[in-house]
Amino acid sequence: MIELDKVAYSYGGGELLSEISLKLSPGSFHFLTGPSGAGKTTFLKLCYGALVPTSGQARLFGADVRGMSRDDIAMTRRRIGVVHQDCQFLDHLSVTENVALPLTVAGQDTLQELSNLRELLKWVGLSHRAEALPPELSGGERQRAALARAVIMSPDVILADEPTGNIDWEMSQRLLQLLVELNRMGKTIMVATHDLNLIRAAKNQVQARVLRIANRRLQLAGADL
Ligand SMILES: Nc1ncnc2c1ncn2[C@@H]1O[C@H](COP(=O)(O)OP(=O)(O)OP(=O)(O)O)[C@@H](O)[C@H]1O
Repeated sequence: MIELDKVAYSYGGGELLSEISLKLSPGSFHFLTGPSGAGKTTFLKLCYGALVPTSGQARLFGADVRGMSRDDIAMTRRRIGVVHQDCQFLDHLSVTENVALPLTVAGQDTLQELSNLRELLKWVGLSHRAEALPPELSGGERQRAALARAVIMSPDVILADEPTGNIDWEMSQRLLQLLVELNRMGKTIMVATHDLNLIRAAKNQVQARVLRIANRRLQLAGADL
């Protein structure tokens, strides 16, 4: 699905990430942790083709990112749903319109898809906020809308960047539950988070591997979490 082989990345200064190798197998659940600035967001961007490795190889569904055209990347991105750290909504569009945006862009906003959209908003508990504008949402509502938008195209993989940042524990648990449900449906999940309590809470619900970025490298975190 997503395969990184000895990947390094630099924004122009020294290397931020080095010797990163990882194979995300279908249906797996990973957490990604590490100090602020360690490169978690950068790592996720390498996983969805928003960045090309400085060296090494990133393969998305078998294709080397380096050889992919913009169109290839766009097609591949339909199979990878991303929950961005800052949600990235268009503030003048309603929740429904924001969540439907990937469908609209792909020209798939058919009646069937729009009825699926209503089901999706219900699933994330946002039916009553369907017509709200993003600035009117609470932190937890924003994150759930961002998750809905990430899954609207039925991706195989969901990459979530700090999906529980700035929300209370109860709502973090709700979000975790949604991610676990998606994993039970067969989706491959990776969640970047600082929140070790969230990782501990997940242990009772899902078999997850915990990865940590430290000193530019990707490591498997120990059982001490
Ligand atoms: N576009 C960019 N150009 C230059 N430097 C960047 C760029 N994006 C990120 N960086 C730098 O790369 C480093 C890693 O950033 P990144 O956002 O990947 O870390 P992170 O682990 O996700 O951090 P956080 O936990 O605080 O979100 C930081 O020092 C950041 O300033």
